[in-house]
Amino acid sequence: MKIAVYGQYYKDYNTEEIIYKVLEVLEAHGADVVFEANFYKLLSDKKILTSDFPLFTCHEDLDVGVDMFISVGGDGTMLRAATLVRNKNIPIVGINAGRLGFLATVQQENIELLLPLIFENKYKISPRTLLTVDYKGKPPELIDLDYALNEVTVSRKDTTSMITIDTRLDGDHLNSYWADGLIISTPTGSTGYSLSCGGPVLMPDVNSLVITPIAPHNLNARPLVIPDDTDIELCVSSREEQHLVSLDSRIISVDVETTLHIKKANFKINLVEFPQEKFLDTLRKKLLWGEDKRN
Ligand SMILES: NC(=O)c1ccc[n+]([C@@H]2O[C@H](COP(=O)([O-])OP(=O)(O)OC[C@H]3O[C@@H](n4cnc5c(N)ncnc54)[C@H](O)[C@@H]3O)[C@@H](O)[C@H]2O)c1
Ligand SMILES: Nc1ncnc2c1ncn2[C@@H]1O[C@H](COP(=O)(O)OP(=O)(O)OP(=O)(O)O)[C@@H](O)[C@H]1O
Repeated sequence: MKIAVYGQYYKDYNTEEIIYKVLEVLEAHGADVVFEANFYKLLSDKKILTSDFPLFTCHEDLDVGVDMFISVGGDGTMLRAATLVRNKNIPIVGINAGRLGFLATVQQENIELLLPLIFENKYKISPRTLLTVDYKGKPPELIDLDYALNEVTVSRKDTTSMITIDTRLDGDHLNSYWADGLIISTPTGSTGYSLSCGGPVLMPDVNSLVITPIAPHNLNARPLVIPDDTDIELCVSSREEQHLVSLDSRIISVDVETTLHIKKANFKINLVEFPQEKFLDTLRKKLLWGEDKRN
C-alpha cells in the first residue's frame, strides 16, 4: 500500500511523537510512504526522519498509485489536504494535531489503535460533497482550485455597511438578503461557519446544502436547506466596488454586481471513518452534545 503523508506545521510539543507513531504503524505493515515536500523539509530540518522518502508537491504527483492520504494537523490542514487530493478518489485519514479536529478524527493517543485498521480494511468511506464557483472573469488561480469542502461564502469588503445578496435558485428569485454575507454550506461545512450563524447540522451523506445568512437585518431570514443539485446564483450589491468570496480557507475579491454560479462539484472527497469514530461520536464529543450532566 502506498501512503502519502501531509502536514503544514511542525510544533515542538507534539509533531515528532505523532510522526514516530505514524511511521511505526506504516512500516510495521510494509507500506510505501511518500511525503509532501514542504512537510518533509520541516521534519528533516528538525532531524526527526532517519531515512529518505520519495516526495510529492502537487495534485498531479499523486498519480503514482497513492492508496491513502494521511493529513497531520487540524481541520484547516484537512481542508488543504482536500485541495491536494481533489478528484483523485484517494481516501483521506485525518490525524488531529490541532485543536478541534472535527474532520481530523484520529486523536494522537489513538494512532496505534486506529491506523492499523486501514490495512485490515476495517473502515468506511464517507464521501463528501464539494461546491464549485463560476463567474465571468474568474482568475486563473481559482480555475484550478475552485471547489470547497465546507462552504462558499460571500461577504462585505472594506465597509461596515451591509451588502445586498440577490439569490436565485434554479433561476427563481429566493430573496435579497441584507446582511454581512451569505454562506452556502455543504453537509461537511454545516458544523463549521454555518453552525456559528445559526445553521442546522446536516448528516454528511444527505443530498442537501444549506443557505445561511450572516447577521441578516431581514430578521425573518432563516437558514434554508435545499437539494444539492440546485443551481445557485448570487449577485452582490454594495457601497464598495468589491466584495469577498471565500472557498473554505481561501479568499478572493470580486467586483460587485458579478453573477456567481455555485453548484455541486462533479466529484467527492472520500474521508475515512473508523467504527470507533463515527460522525455521531464526533458530534457528541467535539461539539460537546454529550456534556450535559443530566444525560
Ligand atoms: N465564525 C466561524 O465559526 C467561522 C468563521 C470563519 C471560518 N470558519 C470556518 O473555518 C473554516 C476554515 O478553517 P481555517 O482553519 O482556515 O480557519 P480558523 O483557523 O479560523 O479555524 C476555524 C475553526 O473551525 C473549525 N472547523 C473547520 N471546518 C469545520 C467543520 N467542517 N466542522 C466543524 N468545525 C470546523 C476548525 O476546527 C477551527 O477550530 C471555514 O471553512 C469555516 O467553516 C468559521
Ligand atoms: N503537523 C502538526 N504538528 C503539530 N501541531 C499542529 C500540526 N498541524 C497543526 N497543528 C496545530 O493545530 C493548529 C491548527 O491547525 P490547522 O490550521 O490545521 O487547524 P484549524 O483549522 O485551526 O482547526 P483545529 O481547530 O482543528 O485546530 C496549529 O496552529 C498548530 O497549533
